[in-house]
Amino acid sequence: MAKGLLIVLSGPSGVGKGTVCNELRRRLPELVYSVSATTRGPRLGEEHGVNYFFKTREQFLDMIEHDQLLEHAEYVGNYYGTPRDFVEQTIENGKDIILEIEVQGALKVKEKFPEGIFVFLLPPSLDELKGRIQGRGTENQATIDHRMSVAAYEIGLLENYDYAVVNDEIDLACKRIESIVVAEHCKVRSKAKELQIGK
Ligand SMILES: Nc1nc2c(ncn2[C@@H]2O[C@H](COP(=O)(O)OP(=O)(O)O)[C@@H](O)[C@H]2O)c(=O)[nH]1
Ligand SMILES: Nc1ncnc2c1ncn2[C@@H]1O[C@H](COP(=O)(O)OP(=O)(O)O)[C@@H](O)[C@H]1O
Repeated sequence: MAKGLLIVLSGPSGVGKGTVCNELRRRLPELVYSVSATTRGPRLGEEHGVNYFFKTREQFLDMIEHDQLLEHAEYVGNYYGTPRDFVEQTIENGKDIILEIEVQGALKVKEKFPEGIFVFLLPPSLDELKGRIQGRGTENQATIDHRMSVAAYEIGLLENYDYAVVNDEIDLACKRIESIVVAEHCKVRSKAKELQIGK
């Protein structure tokens, strides 16, 4: 059986990663989502095991020690990491999986899975980005400022990604990502494995 695609989606805070992923869940029901572990506290409406596995710092460090994370990174004072087994099993089972993770983690995944598809979600402008984080109303001003300063660094790493998708309108951004998934499945490399032809 051909392996599934590993898709990494990154982008600055407030660009719309969560919103786009929710919409993609509806449009691409076959696509599997990796649920990350984090030491960040839950926001209103976020559920353990659905949005994140919410962990204490000790529990998180224990996961690192037992090699349970494919990658992890510190972002604006909290740890975030991708549970390894779920990702590896999903790909082995021939299903596509999407990891919504920040840039340092994405670069580590690229070292381990160079065949992964790396997609960066861009805002139409930095002003619009700031407006979206503020509009979401989940962070205080100091955290917003911190996240905006990280955004410039993150966008500077764009050239490590395969695709840049502007999230001007949710519908268009989702269509672009859907097109990427379709195109990647049509690559000769993938097709040959799927059909068990060629080398
Ligand atoms: N490296 C890494 N980053 C993650 C992981 N899960 C989430 N992130 C990223 O951590 C950052 C902060 O996430 P979050 O606190 O939910 O804030 P939001 O992106 O503003 O909604 C975002 O860039 C996420 O993509 C993970 O497992 N590993
Ligand atoms: N294309 C878009 N146009 C306008 N607002 C958007 C768009 N995409 C997302 N948003 C809004 O921007 C805010 C941040 O989106 P969110 O998905 O939480 O971002 P992220 O997960 O990247 O931090 C939310 O209030 C969301 O409704």
